[in-house]
Amino acid sequence: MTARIIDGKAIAAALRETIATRIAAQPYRPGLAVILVGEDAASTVYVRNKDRAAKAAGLNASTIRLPAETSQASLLATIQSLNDDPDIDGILVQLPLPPHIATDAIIRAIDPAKDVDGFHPDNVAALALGAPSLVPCTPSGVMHLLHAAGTNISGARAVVLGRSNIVGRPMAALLLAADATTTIAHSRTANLPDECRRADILIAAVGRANMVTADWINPGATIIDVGINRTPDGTLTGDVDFAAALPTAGAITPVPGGVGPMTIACLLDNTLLAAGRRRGSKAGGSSSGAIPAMKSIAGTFGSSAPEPR
Ligand SMILES: Nc1nc(=O)c2c([nH]1)NC[C@@H]1CN(c3ccc(C(=O)N[C@@H](CCC(=O)O)C(=O)O)cc3)C=[N+]21
Repeated sequence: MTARIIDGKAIAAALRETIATRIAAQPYRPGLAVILVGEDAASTVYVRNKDRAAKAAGLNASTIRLPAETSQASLLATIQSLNDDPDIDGILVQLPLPPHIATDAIIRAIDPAKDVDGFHPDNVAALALGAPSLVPCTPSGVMHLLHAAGTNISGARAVVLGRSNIVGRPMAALLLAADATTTIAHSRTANLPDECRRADILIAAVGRANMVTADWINPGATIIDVGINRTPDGTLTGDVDFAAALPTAGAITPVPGGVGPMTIACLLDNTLLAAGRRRGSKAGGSSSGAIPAMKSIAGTFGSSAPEPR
């Protein structure tokens, strides 16, 4: 048997189309502001891709580029002005920030209603309580991929490899909400390969190139590879040894072309959701957005965008 390849690029493109259609049906243009502090090479590429995708979908997107020496106070002032700007529905501060800035304080300063990354403690708490509001984009994208791949989540054993605040923890919360029997495995987990081999759904989010090898994989499992590692020769590779996993897995995402494009599509979706709520679109609130991510199992898992009115 050989694994089905889950085409994140195509699935993300379809989601962006749906989002663009919903945006076109709104009486306003949702506004997204992305803040980039400094010139980290990878961040610069990601921010450019986000900006391009946001504009193509019809969002009113802008990127605010600040010098690496920007003070924390000045960044906080920029966030405050975006919080106060009625045309801005979504604010994303690209991470990582330079070391002199306390990331925590920055995330807390973002209006939770505009926190399209879903990193603010209010949004983290909502997800932990099983009543998600704005959900982090990468885990949300993974839920979309599982749905698109036709993977059964309810009652399945899911193992999340990695416990970061931006992927592992929210990922586990979403899987749990979707009724998976969910384990978070990490660097201190005893017998990591054994733990992973029990997984019907394995989400790799550790940031170590090719760490997951063929013998870690439960035959037929769905493998979602969140890792993006640049090898010394400049190529991108995931946390999973893709070629080795292919004969054993049931379905698997490639890197690139798997989770990455979904992260961006979900950012657009969150912005549309935030705009619908802020601007009082009837269908903006609870029925749309990442919330279907949690209901995906039961029914449709479409764009979280508000319905046209
Ligand atoms: N506040 C914040 N929110 C984020 O969501 C955030 C962030 N900071 N900092 C960095 C990470 C990383 N991230 C990616 C988005 C898209 C791709 C993506 O589209 N990747 C393409 C390939 C891109 C390439 O060729 O380099 C792919 O996997 O096919 C990757 C990574 C968002 N992040």
